[in-house]
Amino acid sequence: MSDRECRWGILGAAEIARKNWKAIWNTGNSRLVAVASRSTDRAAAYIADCQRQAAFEPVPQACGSYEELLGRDDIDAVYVPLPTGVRKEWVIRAAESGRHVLCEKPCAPIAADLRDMIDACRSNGVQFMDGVMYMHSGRMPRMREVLDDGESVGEIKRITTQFSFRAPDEFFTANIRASADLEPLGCLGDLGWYTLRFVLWTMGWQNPTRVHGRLLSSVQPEDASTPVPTEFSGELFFDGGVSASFYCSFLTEHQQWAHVSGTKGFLQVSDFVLPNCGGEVSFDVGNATYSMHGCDFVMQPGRRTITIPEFSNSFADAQESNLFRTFADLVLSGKPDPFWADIALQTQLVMDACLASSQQDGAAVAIGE
Ligand SMILES: NC(=O)C1=CN([C@@H]2O[C@H](COP(=O)(O)OP(=O)(O)OC[C@H]3O[C@@H](n4cnc5c(N)ncnc54)[C@H](OP(=O)(O)O)[C@@H]3O)[C@@H](O)[C@H]2O)C=CC1
Ligand SMILES: O=C1CO[C@H](CO)[C@@H](O)[C@@H]1O
Repeated sequence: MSDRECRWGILGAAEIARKNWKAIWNTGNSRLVAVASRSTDRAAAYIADCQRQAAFEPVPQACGSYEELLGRDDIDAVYVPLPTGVRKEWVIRAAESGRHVLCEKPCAPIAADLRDMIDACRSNGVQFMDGVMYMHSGRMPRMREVLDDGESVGEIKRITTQFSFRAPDEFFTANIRASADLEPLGCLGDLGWYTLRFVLWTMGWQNPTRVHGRLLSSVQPEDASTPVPTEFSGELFFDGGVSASFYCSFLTEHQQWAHVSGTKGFLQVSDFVLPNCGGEVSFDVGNATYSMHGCDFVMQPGRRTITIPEFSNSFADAQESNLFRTFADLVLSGKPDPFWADIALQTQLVMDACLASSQQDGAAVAIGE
C-alpha cells in the first residue's frame, strides 16, 4: 500500500458515485484507480464522462466485473454503492481480499447481514464505514457544542425529523429504491436511515428502550412477497424521558429537517442531509420569551442562526470530500476505527425494530442485540 495516498476502486457505475468521484478527487489524499461495472462499456463510458469534470491522472481503468476489480493489486479501498439487496456479497468479498470498505446506506436489508459484513471487515483488519456524508460536516461538532452548552437547548426532551422527496410516477417501477429485491427497505432505508442516525447522534448514541413504527404507504411489485415502504413514520422512547419521532417518504416533496427541543430552547436544522447550495452551512437556535404586560401579550422568537464556512457540495471542504478524506486517513493510518461500524450496526438495529413494529400494528419493540 502507498503510504501517501489511498487508492480507490468503485463497484458499480452508480449515479451517486459520480458525486463521490469528485469527492475522491477533492480529498488530497486519494486517487481513483478503477471503476467496475457489469459491463465494460458502461464502465468506460462512465469514466470518460466523469473524467471531463474531474480528471484523475492516470485515467482510472474500466473493469468489466466487480470480481475483476477485486482481483487487481493496486487498490486499497472500495466504495460500494451497489443496491442494498446485492451489496453483502461484495462487501464480504472485498473485505476478504483485504480491501477497506466504504459502504452505502442503508448498509443491509437486515442487521444480521450487516453483522456478517462487519465481521468480515474486522477479521480481515479493514475499515468499515457507511456513506452518511453529513456525519463529516463541520456543522455536526458545532451543533454538538450548542446541544451540550446547557443554555441554548437545555435538557433535551424531544427530537423530530423528516426526510422526504416526491418521486415521479416512473420512479415506482424503474428506480432501485422501489424494488423489493434491490432496496427492500424502500424509503425507510433510503431516507429513514438519515433520520434515525440523527436521533442517535443527538442522543450521544444512547439506544431507545422501545420503538414504534408505522408503514403509512407502500408499493408491492407483482413478484415481491413483501411491500416496499414508500411512506413510514416512527416513534422512539429513551430512558430519561426523551422521545423522538421521524417521518420519511417518497410521496412528500423535498424536506430534510431536524428539530431538537429542550427545557430552554431548540435547535433546528433545515437541510441536515443535503446542505442548501452555497459556501456556508447553518442551523438555528431559538430561545423564545413570552411576557405579559397588562393587555400586551408579547412573544419574542429569540432566534439566531449559526453559520459554519463550508461548501455545500463539490468542493474540498464539502461533507462528501471530508467523508472520503477521513476514510482514507484511517486507511493510511493502518488503524481501523470500530466506531463507524458500531454506529452503522446501531442504526440498522433501530431500523429493524421500527420495521418489526410496523409489521405488528405499531406494537412496542425493543432494540435487538
Ligand atoms: N450517501 C449518499 O448520499 C447516497 C447514497 N445512495 C445509496 O447508494 C445506493 C445506489 O444508489 P444510486 O446511485 O442512486 O443507484 P443506481 O441505480 O444509480 O446505481 C446502482 C448501481 O448498482 C449496480 N448494480 C449491481 N447490480 C444491480 C442490479 N441487480 N440492479 C441494478 N443495479 C445494479 C449498477 O452498476 P453497474 O450496472 O455498473 O454494474 C448500478 O449502476 C443506494 O443504496 C442508495 O441508497 C444514493 C444516493 C446518495
Ligand atoms: O442517500 C440519498 C441522499 O438523498 C436522496 C434523496 O434526495 C436519496 O434518495 C439518496 O439515496
